[in-house]
Amino acid sequence: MPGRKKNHHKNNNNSRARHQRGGQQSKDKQEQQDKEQSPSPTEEKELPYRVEHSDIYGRYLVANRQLEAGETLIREEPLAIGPCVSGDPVCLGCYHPVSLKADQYRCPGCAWPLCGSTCAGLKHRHGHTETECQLYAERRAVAGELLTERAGPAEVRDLYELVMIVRILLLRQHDPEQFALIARMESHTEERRQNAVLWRHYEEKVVQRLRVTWQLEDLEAEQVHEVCGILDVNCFEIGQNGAKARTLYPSAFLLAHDCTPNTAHTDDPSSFEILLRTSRRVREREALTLGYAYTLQGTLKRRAFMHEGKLFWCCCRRCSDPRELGTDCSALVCATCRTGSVRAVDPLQQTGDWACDRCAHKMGATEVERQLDRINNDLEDIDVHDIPGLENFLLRCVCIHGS
Ligand SMILES: C[S@@+](CC[C@H](N)C(=O)[O-])C[C@H]1O[C@@H](n2cnc3c(N)ncnc32)[C@H](O)[C@@H]1O
Repeated sequence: MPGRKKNHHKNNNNSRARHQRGGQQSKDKQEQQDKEQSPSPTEEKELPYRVEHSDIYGRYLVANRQLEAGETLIREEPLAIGPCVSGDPVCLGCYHPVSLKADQYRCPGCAWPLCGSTCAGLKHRHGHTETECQLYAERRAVAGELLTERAGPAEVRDLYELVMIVRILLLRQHDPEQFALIARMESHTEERRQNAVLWRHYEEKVVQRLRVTWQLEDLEAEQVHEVCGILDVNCFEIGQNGAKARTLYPSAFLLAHDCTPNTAHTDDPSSFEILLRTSRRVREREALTLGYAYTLQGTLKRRAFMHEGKLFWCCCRRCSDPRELGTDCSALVCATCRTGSVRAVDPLQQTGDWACDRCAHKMGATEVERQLDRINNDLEDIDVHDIPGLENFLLRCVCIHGS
């Protein structure tokens, strides 16, 4: 989901407190918008779900009736779409990779790289629009012209990060109704403001760049931060056949997270429509949930990912169970006795101890995290097509994770 694929529970005091602090302003905004945007009672009866509200999740969807596995819940086009935040350049029309070499086709108007003059996304609302092109054309020197072979991954990333933010801010001017649907989404701005590193990143790389370098002085800093928060909290990462994009959808954003979700989604590569279906039978009144994080990651990493990007500590049944509902996804082979398994004593204590079930060996969460990062870095260094390399990696992992 929302997030890289870049989001309920035994009570966790931190999470509950944060949602309540998350502020009266945020709650008022939600209540007001709930009234304006909610389907009428007749419409709601026809839908397989309805919107509810809780102090922990905010707004979320629940099943209106028992739903069978594979039932379609939502099919909708994006309200906004743009490139993912990455150092790899993509076509602004179709989000397929492009190069920054001199012979790469570029938009004659604004000099941003495109896949070609016949790209289906040219002048299309889900691609490179005329309005966007005009804005970039006026700022060729600070954007498109910097995207050359000399640009490092960080520079490329910083420029591509701006694209979707600018697209949403353009909607405010050119399609206020569409913008209003986005503006009702949760941004967690007040909590994000408390995170100095994150706030500085957006202040320097987005707000200042747009206002000073791009001379869009009329943009209010507060509104830009709000849009950045909305994107981080609500966007989906979609794409097929090499294309990768991030998207905001009008209803799908409402699903709450669970680490054993009861829905799954696919996306249409040409319309960027999302198709969200139940992945198992869902009881009437049960919350409809989506996995915001990688379900194959262990609890420590999944929870850290959601806290960082989505601003909540997941306390679902899987996160609360040291054995992750029987998957034992997080267990490590004990480095001391070599026969026992090391697991978090209380997985909802992010910095708590990990202990072996056979001997007295203990590890701190920081050490576990370092080990997991090393494994992840090793994996990322292997080419996805290098089958012997991947098999060797699996054999090395058996010594750490067990079979
Ligand atoms: C994509 S939004 C979902 C819609 C949101 N609840 C709203 O009212 O706009 C993600 C946010 O919902 C809340 N949320 C979703 N799943 C949650 C969970 N399992 N536990 C706590 N909060 C959750 C968090 O505030 C998170 O940042």
